[in-house]
Amino acid sequence: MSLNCLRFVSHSLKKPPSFHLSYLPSSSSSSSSTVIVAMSYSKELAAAKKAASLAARLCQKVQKALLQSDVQSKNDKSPVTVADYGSQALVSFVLQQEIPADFSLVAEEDSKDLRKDGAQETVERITKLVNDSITSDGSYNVTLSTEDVLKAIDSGRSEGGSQGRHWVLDPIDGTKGFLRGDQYAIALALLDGGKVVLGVLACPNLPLTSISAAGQLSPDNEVGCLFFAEVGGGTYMQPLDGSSAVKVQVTAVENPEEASFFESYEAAHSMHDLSSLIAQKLGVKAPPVRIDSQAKYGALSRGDGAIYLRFPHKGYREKIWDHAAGCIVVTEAGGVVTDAAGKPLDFSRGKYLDLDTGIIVTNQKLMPLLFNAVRESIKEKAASL
Ligand SMILES: Nc1ncnc2c1ncn2[C@@H]1O[C@H](COP(=O)(O)OS(=O)(=O)O)[C@@H](OP(=O)(O)O)[C@H]1O
Ligand SMILES: [Mg+2]
Ligand SMILES: [Mg+2]
Ligand SMILES: [Mg+2]
Repeated sequence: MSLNCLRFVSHSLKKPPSFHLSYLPSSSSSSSSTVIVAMSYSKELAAAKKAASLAARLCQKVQKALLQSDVQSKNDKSPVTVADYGSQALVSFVLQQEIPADFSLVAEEDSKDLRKDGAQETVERITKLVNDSITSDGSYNVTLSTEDVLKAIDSGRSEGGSQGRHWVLDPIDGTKGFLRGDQYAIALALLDGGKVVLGVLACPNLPLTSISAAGQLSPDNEVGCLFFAEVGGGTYMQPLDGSSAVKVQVTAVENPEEASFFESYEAAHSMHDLSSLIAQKLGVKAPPVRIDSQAKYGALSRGDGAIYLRFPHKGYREKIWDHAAGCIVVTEAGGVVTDAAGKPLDFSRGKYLDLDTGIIVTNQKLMPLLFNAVRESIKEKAASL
């Protein structure tokens, strides 16, 4: 194997950049030759952090108003919808401003319902939220029209895939948590050639210190975390208010008796009975920690818990925006993310993840034990049906 070329992409970062080495087939006539491309995604990462942080502020504002209002019932989805759409429009706008070339976004929401009769007032509310966010940031001297906002939302209609670069966005992950005033996340990742190369998770309600039972609460119970990871560069966490970042690592726990596990808050999203069977087989003593959204991946990346188990009910198809950012945040912190057959998640097949039964996440040491417990438990559960 010969090394034909080494290309470094320019960057601007205070922190030393990380480079991801990828082997590409050479275009030279020799079929055995290979090109090594050293990629840095620091410009894209900076744009993603900016977009997710601004969207987090927009969501915080809407959640605060929602919780203060005693008129809106908890089942009223409209404020959530406004925040989902606003977050998606804002992230799309910021990314297109910062990285205009070959823009492609795979995102959860679209403007179909907003273009129906009677939605004009909602669209105006979203537009005001987005413009207020742009104004308060101060870096872009523009005001978006309602049509600009609808177009920004619809720019998330890309199908993704294994070729080229695609942003992947969940503008609010954990909608139900958002409604309850609990955890939610703005989850943004970048795919390059079908692989996740960077991820950002803004978790506005996640405490800055550990949420594990043994963890110390920060003095003022401060909340608001921004996790970010670039392939080959590790995972970092910083407060959403912008103060400095620290490198994070998954837990080093090797004994399952000392491990704790995360799962969905909503039982409709994951089979809690299967998780408890797995935990029992492993010898896990602590009760499950149930929190909403990809905040689970963030918390796991800094060692708050050791395991994340997710087993959707039969027929549910996982979407890439529910896992792309979380996956790289955990793997760059030293963790392992696979499906229930032990295969890495494949983000290259469009909007959906094509996986076996569920998703399991833990550190390298615990994975073999966890994997065996998962296989046995799935078999046992099937036999009992
Ligand atoms: N039936 C079913 N099974 C599995 N997963 C589902 C299901 N329905 C929805 N979803 C997706 O779950 C996302 C929320 O993530 P979590 O399950 O981790 O959080 S929660 O505890 O439910 O709040 C949630 O993301 P958001 O829609 O962005 O909130 C959904 O994409
Ligand atoms: Mg989601
Ligand atoms: Mg969502
Ligand atoms: Mg949703």
